Amino acid sequence: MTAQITPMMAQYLDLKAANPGTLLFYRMGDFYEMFFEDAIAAASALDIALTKRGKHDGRDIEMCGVPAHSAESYLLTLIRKGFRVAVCEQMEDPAEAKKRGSKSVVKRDVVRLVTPGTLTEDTLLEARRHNFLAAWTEIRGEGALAWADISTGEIRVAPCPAVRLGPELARLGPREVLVVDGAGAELAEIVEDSGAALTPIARSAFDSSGAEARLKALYKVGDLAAFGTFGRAELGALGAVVSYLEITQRGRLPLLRAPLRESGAQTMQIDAATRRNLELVRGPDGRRDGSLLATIDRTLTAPGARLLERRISAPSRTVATIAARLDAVSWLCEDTGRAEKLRGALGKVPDMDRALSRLALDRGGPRDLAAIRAGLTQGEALSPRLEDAPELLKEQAGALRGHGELIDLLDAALVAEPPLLARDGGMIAPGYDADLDEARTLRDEGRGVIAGMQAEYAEATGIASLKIKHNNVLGYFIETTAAHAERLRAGPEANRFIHRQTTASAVRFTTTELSELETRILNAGGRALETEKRIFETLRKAVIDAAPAIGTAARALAEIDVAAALADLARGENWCRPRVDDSRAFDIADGRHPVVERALKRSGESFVANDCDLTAEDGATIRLLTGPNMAGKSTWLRQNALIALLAQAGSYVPALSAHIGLVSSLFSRVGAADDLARGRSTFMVEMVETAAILNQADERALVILDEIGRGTATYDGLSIAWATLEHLHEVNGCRALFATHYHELTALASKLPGLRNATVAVKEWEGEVIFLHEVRDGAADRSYGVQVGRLAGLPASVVARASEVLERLEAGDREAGHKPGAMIDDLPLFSAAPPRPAPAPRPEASPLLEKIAGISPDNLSPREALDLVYELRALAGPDAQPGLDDTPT
Ligand SMILES: Nc1ncnc2c1ncn2[C@@H]1O[C@H](COP(=O)(O)OP(=O)(O)OP(=O)(O)O)[C@@H](O)[C@H]1O
Repeated sequence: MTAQITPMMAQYLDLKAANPGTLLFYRMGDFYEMFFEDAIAAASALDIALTKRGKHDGRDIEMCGVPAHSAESYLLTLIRKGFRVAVCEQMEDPAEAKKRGSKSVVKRDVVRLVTPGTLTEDTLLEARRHNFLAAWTEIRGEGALAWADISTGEIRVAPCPAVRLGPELARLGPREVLVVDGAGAELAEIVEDSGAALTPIARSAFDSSGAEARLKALYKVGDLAAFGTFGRAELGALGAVVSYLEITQRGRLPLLRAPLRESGAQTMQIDAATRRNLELVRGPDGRRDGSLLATIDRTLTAPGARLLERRISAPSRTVATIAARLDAVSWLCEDTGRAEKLRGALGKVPDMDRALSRLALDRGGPRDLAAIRAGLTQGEALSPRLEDAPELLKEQAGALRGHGELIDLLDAALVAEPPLLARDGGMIAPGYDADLDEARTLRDEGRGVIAGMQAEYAEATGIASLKIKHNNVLGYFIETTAAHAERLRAGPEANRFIHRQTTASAVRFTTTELSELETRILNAGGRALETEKRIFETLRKAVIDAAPAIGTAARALAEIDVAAALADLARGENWCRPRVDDSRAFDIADGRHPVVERALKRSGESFVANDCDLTAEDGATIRLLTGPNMAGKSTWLRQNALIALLAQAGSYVPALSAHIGLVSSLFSRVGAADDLARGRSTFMVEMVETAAILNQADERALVILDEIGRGTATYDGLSIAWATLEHLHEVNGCRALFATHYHELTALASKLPGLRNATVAVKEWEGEVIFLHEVRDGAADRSYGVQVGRLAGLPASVVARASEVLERLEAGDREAGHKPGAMIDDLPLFSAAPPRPAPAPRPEASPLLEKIAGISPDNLSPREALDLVYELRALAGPDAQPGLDDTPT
């Protein structure tokens, strides 16, 4: 027999059906409960107990719950694990429901969908990072990407053809991306590769005419022209963001600023692989630590940190903008006192953007108002310090003035340290509202009067232990022990005391006086709280009305914070102001890699600074870098890319001097062996990425290629590296740095006028290699792979043998017409190796022998010989410990 569905379960199922694809947090009293599959999934994701509650359709109903007061931390875990949560609240007091009959269910409704891209709570957000929700669409072959951070109100849109989607997502790092329901797997893969959650939504949400109407209604304008001209796809993408916010926030829209249209032409183009490779905002393990951003970030405010991340992610391509930013940093560098004072004030500036957004969504509390007050106050205070600052800072100072009225209002109305929630009152300052003061006095005096009344009753009755107490059932009552109770019942005061209750240890009474006083106190308390809430609401409205000006002030403070932080960094680390212009210069003297330098400093070592000159009037300039393993080739390549990027982001750079002609796009690739395998062949990835560079880099691009071609057989790799280099030189005509172990390539320098060889110097001393980390003109003659192998602890026998093989190979290379077979004959197996203590395997069964028999020495370059050494080492087995082989016999 089918069990009957309870009215509550029917309500639950309705709500569940109306919010597909979400986990339903169903409010029951002090808990959010989950049922059925939701309960099973949530219990396992949150590691909480799964229980049962009755039956439905003959099966147990699984259930789990989380306390409402600590729901945020559970929400965070669920969102991080990829869930979307529908938060369902009780929409009336349970007492109301009871009035409709004992069986009636409390009204409930979903008030909000919590998704990765729509978070606003401080506990759910990373303070120093944006939390973007993005939407991408293509209408009639025209693609566009829109993105918004509802925690700060920012919303932007940019044209974005499908091929640019990956790079754009890599730049912005959104948490959630909206696409048309049913969009192909390819799109899903691009989004998932970026680490964002993919949310397909109905095609109608992207409809451009619907979007236009939605945006006009949102901004209350008759025409969107005031914000710029948007293409159909751009409107569609913006509309989808707004429509999704309407759905998730249940009609309560966040405070969105006017949409800004970005065009790729204003910023340096950097694709996803380059960002990863240069570790711009994420370190090697995907976290912020170890990244360029983490190394240089000295901002003092969360909005400043977010702005710095945006700058590093999208350096400018406009000389004037860069110069203005650098002027600001220079001005702050010139006078330490001035910068320190500014930073002193900035340290007290809270996150006004996020406070404002919470207030607008009605999720804000008194502390958010206090944050606005503190931010605006600090802003007003520091603005006079910027009077003779360069233009950019002066502009910001302007945005910080004129908030006096709102500051005064908040100052007068709010206590110094308001509580978190408006619910319990206590946030409005005494003296601000006469009504509130009166109600408070009555409420507080009432308590005093109760104390007086207790004293009076104690004296009148002669019962010193008599108490006036309070509980939720009886309200105020007079309590005495059973022994004394008779005196109240029968004594001279008997008419005054009315018996209410007898408990095991006490007897409780009331008096007419006491109940009247109680009513007065209760009313006054309630009235005070109501008044406080009303005032809070007025203050909230006043803040919302001033939102555009507050937003501008918040941005101004972020801008000042970034400039002051970069100045602090420049002074502290001894960086220089770069010269950035429209030329094709690229001349860096004594450049350093900021992240490697910091790491070396920690272990007490110093970084060797190196020059890099890629200046050319026209055509390509390429430096081909050869040098030993571990010499510092990759470091040098990357430091030059980072210096260009920092300069165009408006920062000083780690160098003695730097002159950089604008870089329009930056590409950086590493040969496959260093890259993470992501389901595809690493060599394939390397080739796809190299193809992208060769197809895209123009004469303003800066290209960094590190050991391209090494992921395949030597001659294939060498040929690809060779052809790539020629293409960069002849077709792309860009500035490029190219590191390789294929020494054969250095010969190209005599053929290609724009190509120059460089090498990282090492010293050899008693057979050991010493790394000098100095980049010099010229080509390396060898890779010192064998020596590096020795440093790494290869068994002495393998090192000796590898040296021998290498020597023969090099000699073989020099002898034209050399036959591989002859060389194997010349090289008796391991003749140089000391006898091994363990019995040697029988020659015919030895994998080592087989391996060596398969070698074609003529086809081996020094690099491949090194690889071979590694293979031989692996074949030698794990027991070939250096200690054993080192034992002289
Ligand atoms: N300019 C420098 N000054 C001091 N130390 C340096 C410098 N450059 C590199 N190093 C040190 O040398 C190490 C190796 O550098 P890097 O990875 O750049 O070498 P590489 O030549 O690219 O090596 P491989 O060819 O094996 O990939 C770095 O981790 C760093 O500790």
